[in-house]
Parts: sequence; C-alpha cells; structure tokens
Amino acid sequence: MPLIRMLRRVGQSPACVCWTSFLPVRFLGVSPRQIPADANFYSASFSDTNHPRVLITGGLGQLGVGLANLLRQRFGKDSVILSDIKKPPDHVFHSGPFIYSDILDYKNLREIVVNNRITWLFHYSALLSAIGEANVSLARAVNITGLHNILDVAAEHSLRLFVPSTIGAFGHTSPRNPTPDLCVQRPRTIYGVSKVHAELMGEYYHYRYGLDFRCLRYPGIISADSQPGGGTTDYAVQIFHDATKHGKFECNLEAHTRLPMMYIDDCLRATLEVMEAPAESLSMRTYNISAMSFTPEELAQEVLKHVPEFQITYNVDAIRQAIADSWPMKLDDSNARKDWGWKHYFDLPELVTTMLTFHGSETRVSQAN
Ligand SMILES: NC(=O)C1=CN([C@@H]2O[C@H](COP(=O)(O)OP(=O)(O)OC[C@H]3O[C@@H](n4cnc5c(N)ncnc54)[C@H](O)[C@@H]3O)[C@@H](O)[C@H]2O)C=CC1
Ligand SMILES: CC(=O)[C@H](N)C(=O)O
Repeated sequence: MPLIRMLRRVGQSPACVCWTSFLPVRFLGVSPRQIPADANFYSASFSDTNHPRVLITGGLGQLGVGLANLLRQRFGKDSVILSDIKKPPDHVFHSGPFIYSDILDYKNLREIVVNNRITWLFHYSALLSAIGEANVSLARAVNITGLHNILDVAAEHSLRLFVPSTIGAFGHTSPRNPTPDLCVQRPRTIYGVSKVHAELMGEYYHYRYGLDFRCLRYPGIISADSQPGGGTTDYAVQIFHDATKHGKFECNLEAHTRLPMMYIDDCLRATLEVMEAPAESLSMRTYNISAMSFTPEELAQEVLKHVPEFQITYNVDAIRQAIADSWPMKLDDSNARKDWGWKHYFDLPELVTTMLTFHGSETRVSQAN
C-alpha cells in the first residue's frame, strides 16, 4: 500500500511520520507523543494555569537573560527557569528562578524537566564560532553531544523545543547574497557543522518522533546590556562600548566585510513569535530571519553621525576574517515573513541610536543633532 494511503488510514499528517515503535534507546518505555498538526493552544493569551513552563539552557550568555525577561513578562516570573553552568550575577539571581544545569549531564536535565513539569525548552548553550575554533573538542561536546541530550529529553517529555541556528550554518559554497532557506550548507567551522547537525537532527526528530522542533537562523545579534561570547560578529557590539568610552575602535574584520545583523529585541521577539505560531502555519521547521546587513565601515559612518570625533582602525584577525568571508552577506527570510508574519523593527540608524543612547552617550547624541 502506498505510504500516503497508509498514513491517511491511521489519521496522520503525511508531513510528520511518527514511528513511535522505533524509539531512541533512552526512551525507556516512554513514547514521544505527536503534537497534533492543528494544535494552536499556545497562540492564545495565557491564563495562570495553561501557560507554558519554560527552561532556558545556557541562559547566562549574551541572549539568555533578555529572553528570560521577555518570557517572564508574557508568562509570569516563576514560569521561566534560567539555567547555566556559570554563577549568576546578583541582579539575575534575584530576578526569577535560576538553576544549575550542565547539558552534558542527561540525568540532571531529565530531573529538571520532570521536577518542574517543563513544557517549553529554549536551548541556548553553545560555543560560538571563534571560540569554537579555539576549543574544537569542547565545542563538539557541548554543541553536538549536548544537543543530543536536549533532543532526547525534549522528545521523551513531549516538549516544544527551540534551538537557534545561525548564519554560520552556511559556507563558502552557499549562495551569499541573498542566502535562501534551502541551499548548499558546507560550513568549515565546528560551530557551523554543529548547527547544521542541529537543524537536521531537530527536523529528523520532528518527522520521525513528532517532536515539536522550531529553529531560527539568527544573524549576528547586537545587544546593549550583555557581552558577546566569542563570535565573529562580536565587533558590532564592541564598537559601541569603545566609541562611547574611548571615541575610537580597533576592528578585527576588514572594512568591507558585509554580514547580516539584528538588534536583540527583534531577535527575541522573533523567537517568541515562532514558538507561539500555530503548527499549521509552519511550512518548515528551520527559518532564516533577517533585519539589516552592513560592513564595519558603514557601521562606523553611522556612529560618526553621533560621535563626531569617532575613529575606526583595522587590525584584522585572520581566523575571524576567513569565517566571515564564508558567511552570507544577506539572508532571504521571505518564508518567515510569509508563514508566520515575521518583520523586523530595527534598521541600522535605529540600532545605532539605541545602542549609543544605552551606553550613556545621550549628551553626544543631542549635541550632534
Ligand atoms: N549571539 C549571537 O550573535 C548569535 C547566537 N546564536 C545562538 O544563540 C544561542 C545563544 O547565544 P549567546 O547567548 O550569544 O551565546 P553565549 O556564548 O554568550 O552563551 C552560551 C552559554 O552557554 C553556556 N554553556 C556552555 N557550556 C555549557 C554546558 N555544558 N551546559 C550548559 N550551558 C553551557 C555558557 O556558560 C554560556 O553562558 C547559541 O546557541 C548561539 O549559537 C546564533 C546566532 C547568533
Ligand atoms: C553569528 C553567530 O552565530 C555568532 N554571533 C558568531 O559570530 O559566532
């Protein structure tokens, strides 16, 4: 009997073939349950009793605390648990639940999920591109073995799972301007390889076991109140610190290196939006999202409009430059815009004004205006 007819007979969507009789070894007697294709119970507003209970892994990096703040505004402070292997600063520790969680420890992960009745998991732990090249075996363990633990615990407990991917999941053989959702992906960093692996494994678990896996490919993310964690796009955050403190900045990428970037508020809003999107609106499980693309020179020109004495010099880091040269210049995010209504709010001028204002340069901004 043709597969499609067999599926109709058992009432399954052909998009998601869940063979629950063949489960990963760690599913000791517990079957991953398929979330129905028409499930949209997260798209309405939440009462105290039906909102998701959230765990964020790797939450003390550049993005996790901001995500926790956003989710706590939406679902309540106690519904969102931030976790990491680092000690949280006081203000984070006192802002809501925090727990130690090493994603390499599967039993610890399972205990947290069970004891807190977690329903949504945002998996932020990772070693980024530049630091990953300096620590390949650790990056392999955290980004690949750690991801396997996350996928298994999410499938075992029917969690909705968000895993971020990145522009780093593309390589020099991918189309670079613009880069579509589906194209050749042959990255040459351990970070990129691990993120392609995450995209494919997440989609595999979705189609095979019904895991509600959702993934966005983030551009370089620019945040005002948190430090980047060892990436190739870090210069676009550091420039604001140095411009306001010292009036000058030494850039480790060449002046004409064009990369896709996004302000953190857009990134975190996109993350919540794709998690709340009704399953039937998602024609794919891994989407590009895009906001702006610029070079260090263009960014410096924009900073100069507000900080007239600002100077940029270049001292190129060969490893980061090679990575950047293999990445997209611009992402095509038309599928995200069409399927679940993604749109960005911050372009380069708004980004620069917001960042400089945050870094205490209101005086200079108003002098220049
Ligand atoms: N920041 C950016 O520009 C972009 C970030 N992303 C992705 O978003 C996610 C979050 O990024 P960031 O916050 O910037 O990363 P980050 O490097 O600032 O933070 C990662 C966190 O993972 C934690 N971690 C490391 N090993 C761990 C382990 N064994 N168990 C638990 N936690 C562990 C670290 O302590 C750190 O706090 C990552 O998956 C990253 O790949 C994707 C594209 C762009
Ligand atoms: C774009 C990313 O994934 C990250 N910021 C990095 O530069 O490694």
